[in-house]
Amino acid sequence: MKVLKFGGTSVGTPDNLKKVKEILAAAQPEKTVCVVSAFGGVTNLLHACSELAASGDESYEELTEQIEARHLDTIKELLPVQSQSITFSKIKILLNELEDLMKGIYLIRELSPKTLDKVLSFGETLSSNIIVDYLNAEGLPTDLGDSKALIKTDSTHNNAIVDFAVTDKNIKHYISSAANLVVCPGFVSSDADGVTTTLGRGGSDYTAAIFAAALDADSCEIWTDVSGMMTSDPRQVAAAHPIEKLSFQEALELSHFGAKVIYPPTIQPVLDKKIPIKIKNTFAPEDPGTTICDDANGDKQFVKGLSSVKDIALLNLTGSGMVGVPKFSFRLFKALSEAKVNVIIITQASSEHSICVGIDQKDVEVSKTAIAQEFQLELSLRKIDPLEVEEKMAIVALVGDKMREHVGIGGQMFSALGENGISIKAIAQGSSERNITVVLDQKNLSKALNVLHESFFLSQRKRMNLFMIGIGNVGGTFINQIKAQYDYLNEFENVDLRVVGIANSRQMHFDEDGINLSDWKGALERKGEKMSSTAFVQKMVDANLRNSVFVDNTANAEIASLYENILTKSISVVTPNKIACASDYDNYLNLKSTAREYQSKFYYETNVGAGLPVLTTLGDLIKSGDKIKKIQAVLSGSLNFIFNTFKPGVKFVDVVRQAGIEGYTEPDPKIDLSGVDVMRKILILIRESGLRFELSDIGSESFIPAACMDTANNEEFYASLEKHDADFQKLVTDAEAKNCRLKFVATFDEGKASVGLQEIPKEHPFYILEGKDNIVLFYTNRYKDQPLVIKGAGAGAEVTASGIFADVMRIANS
Ligand SMILES: NC(=O)c1ccc[n+]([C@@H]2O[C@H](COP(=O)([O-])OP(=O)(O)OC[C@H]3O[C@@H](n4cnc5c(N)ncnc54)[C@H](O)[C@@H]3O)[C@@H](O)[C@H]2O)c1
Ligand SMILES: N[C@@H](CCO)C(=O)O
Repeated sequence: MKVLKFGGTSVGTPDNLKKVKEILAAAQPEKTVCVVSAFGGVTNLLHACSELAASGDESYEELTEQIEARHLDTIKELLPVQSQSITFSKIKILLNELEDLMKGIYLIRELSPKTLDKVLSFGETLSSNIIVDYLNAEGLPTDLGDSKALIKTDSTHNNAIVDFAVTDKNIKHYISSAANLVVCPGFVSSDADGVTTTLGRGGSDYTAAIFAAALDADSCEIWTDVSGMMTSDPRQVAAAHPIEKLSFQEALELSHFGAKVIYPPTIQPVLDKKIPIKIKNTFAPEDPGTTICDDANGDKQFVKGLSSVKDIALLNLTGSGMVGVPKFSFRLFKALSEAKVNVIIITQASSEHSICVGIDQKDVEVSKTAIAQEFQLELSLRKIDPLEVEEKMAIVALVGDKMREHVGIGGQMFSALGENGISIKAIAQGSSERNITVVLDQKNLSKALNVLHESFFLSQRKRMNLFMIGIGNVGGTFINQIKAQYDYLNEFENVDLRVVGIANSRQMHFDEDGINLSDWKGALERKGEKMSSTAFVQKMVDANLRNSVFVDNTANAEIASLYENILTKSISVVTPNKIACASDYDNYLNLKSTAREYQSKFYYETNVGAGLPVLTTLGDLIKSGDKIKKIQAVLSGSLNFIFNTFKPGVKFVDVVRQAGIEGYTEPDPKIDLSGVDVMRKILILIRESGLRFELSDIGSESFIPAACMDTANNEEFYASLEKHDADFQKLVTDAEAKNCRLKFVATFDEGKASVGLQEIPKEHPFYILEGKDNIVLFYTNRYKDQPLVIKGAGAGAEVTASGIFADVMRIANS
């Protein structure tokens, strides 16, 4: 025996009714009770029509005609012509009765609760009559059960109280001799005198539950237009998916906080008898749906769902006069209850200095008045402070019976929210630990739900949102790498890496769904707005997307100056740009502590050695207690390339130009050739070793004539290099004469640092450093005799972009 209930949308159109028939046919030969709602929208029409009539507005007649047409058209469309006349006459009789009723309401200008019940009962009575005839015409022998006669209630109208003793007996008796398939109208009932009553909100679900409980059915199926209760509100969380199994308690918790698939009071009869409820989709009957049963804890998922409620206000009552005084909370709740304000959450710290309640925002004014009256005396004596009200809040709750068996769920919830800069205004957790509830700013609701959904549903991909300024050599290559790697990351790393903002020095472009990486240049060209770095940051902050990362691929000081503000917004920063980390020591330190304070990440592995793991290795040494004694390094990819390629007879400037074409030099090659780039890198290594050091503490001997440095742009610089070519030829011939090679070396030893061009002899490990490679030798307490060596390509767009990629993935995996 099973009971199926079809809601208004499921029986909303003739096409939908055909789907209902298929479902009922498939349920045969099992004995089946099918509870139906009024055709979708009809209950609202009946409401509107009776209100118009009661107010003396003749246009009620138009609505009656609409109701009539709706039902007659359905008969025409559903039933074969030869069976239509009997149904027509039955329905016509009912419609005439409804018309008379409306006329009566119009004439006496009155709509009592009793009359309203009578009016509304027509919706289900009409639909069930048509459906029964349709099923019989389709060859499914079906009886029409008279719910009104079977379900007995008291005489409260609009929300009657069921007399279960009589009702259960009536239902058992009737069903025992009825056909295998019985269709019953939902929502309707009658009192002991046979006067029509109705079951209130969620009435048809309630009817189904009453039938299922009376008949000890194997299951009670609620057929609707969604494939079950979802893990979160699908309008907020695109990745929300139906929950396969829930316990009754979990379903009640989720419904309480906004998952509107079932209305809790209606499931009480089946809950008492532990009859499983199945939520199924009429439009996708093959979907498994959700089963709500007594033991739903067989699966491993300990957080079953996230529910949310918007438009909450927090009332905060504080004051020294509250501490240790009994009755304070009693008086607060009494005042609210007398003002008919429903309290949704309550928190009170054990200091008793404050008590905070969450209510529906619409109740704020009446609550303020009630509280002001109740505590008039205490307020005047300043024993309590004026009520604080915070509006536009939202509630988010994690729900799951098994949460209590797992340590750290609250911690995971709070850190996931904290890492995304979402502040929590209030927290509540019942001792059942079935529900952890937080209140937060409504503007963060969607972000919070998505962050928590990603955190607790392991099968879900973590969405990362990248905002990138600088899409030249390195930035452009990084985008291409993301494009090439996108599917792999989705499949194997569970990371959905989207670029949602890009900018060069002229234009910027945003797309919150992710920019099409096959056409990012075209999109920037066609849709780009004028670039402004402050506007870029503002747009990024306003977008308020979870897991946002700002990537600076410029060599620009102004962009580097934005990091602090960005980090305070809990947005992580990844950059190959060395300017910030090589700026004042205090600024460098401040950025690192800001990141810690706001739980954002500040990663800049590519500042030294491009994609080589120089900084992470150094960090590991320091964190594990090692001390850096000495560093010797070749840290400029471009200078190493230049001196490896430059031979007597070749023009120095041509080699420098070539280094630029290969993408090794900085946008301004003087930064490389002057040694500044290397000074910045050794400075960053020293600072990461734990020392306070400034750029001015580093000695530097330039091999570039001062006149070359005194040029206004790259072309003037190249022209000047050409003019001084003889100086560079001499450098290389002198070195070759001594069987040496030229290397631009950075050294840190005994607390002193310097950079400069050196003639390196054959036996030195730097001598064979090829191409654009870098090498770093760390001499430490633990690596005393033989240094720890890191060596490899130290410049180039591909390796640099892959280092940036690795930093972004470290954030994704954190
Ligand atoms: N090329 C390498 O091998 C390498 C290695 C490690 C680190 N880096 C660093 O990577 C960064 C980028 O180098 P690149 O070779 O890609 O340079 P690039 O000149 O090719 O690209 C720089 C990009 O930054 C943009 N830009 C500059 N100023 C800007 C501003 N104010 N607002 C918006 N956009 C701005 C430019 O329009 C361009 O898109 C530099 O900081 C460099 O030090 C490069
Ligand atoms: N211009 C830099 C790029 C890597 O930081 C170099 O030549 O090493």
